Amino acid sequence: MTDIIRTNPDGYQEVRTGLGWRRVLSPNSTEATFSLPVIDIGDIDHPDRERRRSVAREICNAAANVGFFYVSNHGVPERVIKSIFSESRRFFNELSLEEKMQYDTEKHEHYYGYYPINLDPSLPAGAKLNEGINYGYEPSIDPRAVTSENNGDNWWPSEKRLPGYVKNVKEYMSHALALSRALLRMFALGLDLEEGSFDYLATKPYSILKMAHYPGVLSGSEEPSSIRPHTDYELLTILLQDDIPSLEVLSNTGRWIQAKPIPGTFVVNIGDSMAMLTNGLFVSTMHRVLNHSKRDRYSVPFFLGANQEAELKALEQFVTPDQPPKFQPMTSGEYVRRSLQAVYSKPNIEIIRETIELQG
Ligand SMILES: O=C(O)CCC(=O)C(=O)O
Ligand SMILES: [Fe+2]
Repeated sequence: MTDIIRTNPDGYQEVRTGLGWRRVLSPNSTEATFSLPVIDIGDIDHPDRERRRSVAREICNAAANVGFFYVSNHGVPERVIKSIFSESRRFFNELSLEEKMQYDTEKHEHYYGYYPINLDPSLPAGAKLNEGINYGYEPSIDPRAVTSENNGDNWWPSEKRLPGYVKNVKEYMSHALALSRALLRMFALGLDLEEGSFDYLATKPYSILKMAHYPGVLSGSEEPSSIRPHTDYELLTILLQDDIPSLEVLSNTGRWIQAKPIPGTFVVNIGDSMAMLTNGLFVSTMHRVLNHSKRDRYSVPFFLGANQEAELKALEQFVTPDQPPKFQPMTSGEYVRRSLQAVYSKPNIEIIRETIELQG
């Protein structure tokens, strides 16, 4: 992994973001971040536009300053949340490794499916010290579907093997999709754009629901289960975590801060695609997981990727003479798939970063 903090030629410290670097703030700066904001989004669908706008402003401030925030009062039923955790436990604990490997992500064009724990540090993106299962967008979970086609097929376990599993996982996906679309509307509103102006990005989203398992003890290793420092590639991520504090976020002061579990909330973070569209106004912030607890940890991120054909190009209102385009435009399909390939399969992530950051 290359550095995540560097000193630039003028002597300033900078932290890496998904695409490029930002100046490290002094701890005395008014914008220095020591904890992640918690935003009550109870008014996200309020009939009064001003009430919605006030939520939207908070969200956009957090997206631009921190890139990470919690949302409370999100409306996803507790039952659905309990159920996704219990399905995740069932998948990882009731299926044998051999059964899980039938769904090997490396055999899937879009890296949907299962990836095992892999202690080999010579892997492209380093050792994988957690296991997970990815499911892509399906019109069957989307009441607003505009197509009957998947982005790629999901490899579901049979009803006989895990009764009720498919229905429950799809129910969670459906809620995560609706909430993430609502957040896109908040981004638009908070940026003083027409509220529906980002809707076109997610009509057939290139999304992934991942259920991840970070074992308390890794057999054959002394290390804690983990995920290496990275940014997410999509527009935004809605993360459900259990009660084990493990997630850490690289703050704008250059320190790792803990995103402690707060019951009844999701953690939301900005991904590279949103940073590209806003020409870096919204920050795609580095984060990592280190599970030192010795207990098994489960988390469920939902990554909202823009439609595959959507162009990730800085929108004109974010490009000015002072702020020329920072990134090489490309389609969401191309950017996300290339990024996933670097994680799940062959090349090296640095190749992607070097091709996409325009030389200043
Ligand atoms: O498990 C978590 O808390 C975060 C996982 C994550 O960052 C990812 O899968 O991209
Ligand atoms: Fe992530």
